[in-house]
Amino acid sequence: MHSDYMAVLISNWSSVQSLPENYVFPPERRPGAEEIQASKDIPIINLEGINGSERSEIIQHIIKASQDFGLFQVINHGVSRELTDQTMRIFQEFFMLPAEFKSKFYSNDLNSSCRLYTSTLNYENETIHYWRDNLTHRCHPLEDHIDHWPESPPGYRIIVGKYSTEVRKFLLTMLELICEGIGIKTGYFEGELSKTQLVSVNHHIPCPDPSLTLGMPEHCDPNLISMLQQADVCGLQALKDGQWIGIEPLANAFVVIPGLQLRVISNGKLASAVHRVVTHLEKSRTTIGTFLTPSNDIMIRPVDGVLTSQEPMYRGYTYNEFFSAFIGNNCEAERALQCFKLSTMH
Ligand SMILES: O=C(O)CCC(=O)C(=O)O
Ligand SMILES: [Fe+2]
Repeated sequence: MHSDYMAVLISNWSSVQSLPENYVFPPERRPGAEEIQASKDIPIINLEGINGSERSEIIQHIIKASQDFGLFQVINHGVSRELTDQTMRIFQEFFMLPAEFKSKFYSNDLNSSCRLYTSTLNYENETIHYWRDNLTHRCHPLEDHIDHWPESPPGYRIIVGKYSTEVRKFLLTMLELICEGIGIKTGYFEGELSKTQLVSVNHHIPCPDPSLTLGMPEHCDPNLISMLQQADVCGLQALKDGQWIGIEPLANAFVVIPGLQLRVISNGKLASAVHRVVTHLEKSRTTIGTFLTPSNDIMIRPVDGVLTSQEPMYRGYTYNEFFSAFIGNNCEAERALQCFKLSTMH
């Protein structure tokens, strides 16, 4: 029977009066009771005029936002409101399906084609858990993966398939604009560098005490690039100049986070925000993440176009090699990158 291990998923809990002890962080890791307001400073990129006379101004805005914040919001991104709303509804309904149905997908194996799990993939060994469930599966090429996806709620495969295709186009456009902005040749990120596409959906039920726990630890995304569609509940925070700032859940905006691979390929020109998720007292929160990552065996290194006046800061490595270092260093970006840093003194 699946009933035991399914009990660990918070989306299967019916009512929670107080925070279970194994979700309470030690005092120094708690987010605390102080409310962090959504920041008005987070750059909002409007892609509306991207094919007109404002193109180079918009591109400069993207590069500056990536340098200053390592994260930004994008409006007029080209994916219809109808499709983003439908997709959000499908995922919200997925987490509300009966435990028996969801149990088919429960897995802590990084290689499983479609995995539903809670907290982190390391649930068995961690002493304190994060307040989240997650559903992750591959999306590209669609025909290679769609048969492993859930068939419920009705329309899941059609809608998520359409969404994945549209979001992929959007992310490849962002990568093209970044190429243009930092002087990398067009099409550099096409093919193996952006081949793997994952959808990663986070779901948090209302939390009895958001001051004591986290929905996700502070981390950098190891990907090439990430995009998040938030519903209307706050929770995502980014570290800026040593302070946590809230990322407002704007209707119809995508949050874009340049991943650590973009930091390396741009030779440190682009930053990748440190971010975390806090929980909400009254509301459930669902966020749809889409990640593009390089294929496992492809070499990654600072690209020639950005090196004209600069020595490379990192040696070449395969994504596989990087990912192992990242996981092995507790997902701490600076420590993982240390393994690949070159001395710039000659
Ligand atoms: O749920 C969120 O808002 C953030 C998710 C995230 O950072 C991630 O999945 O890497
Ligand atoms: Fe993230």
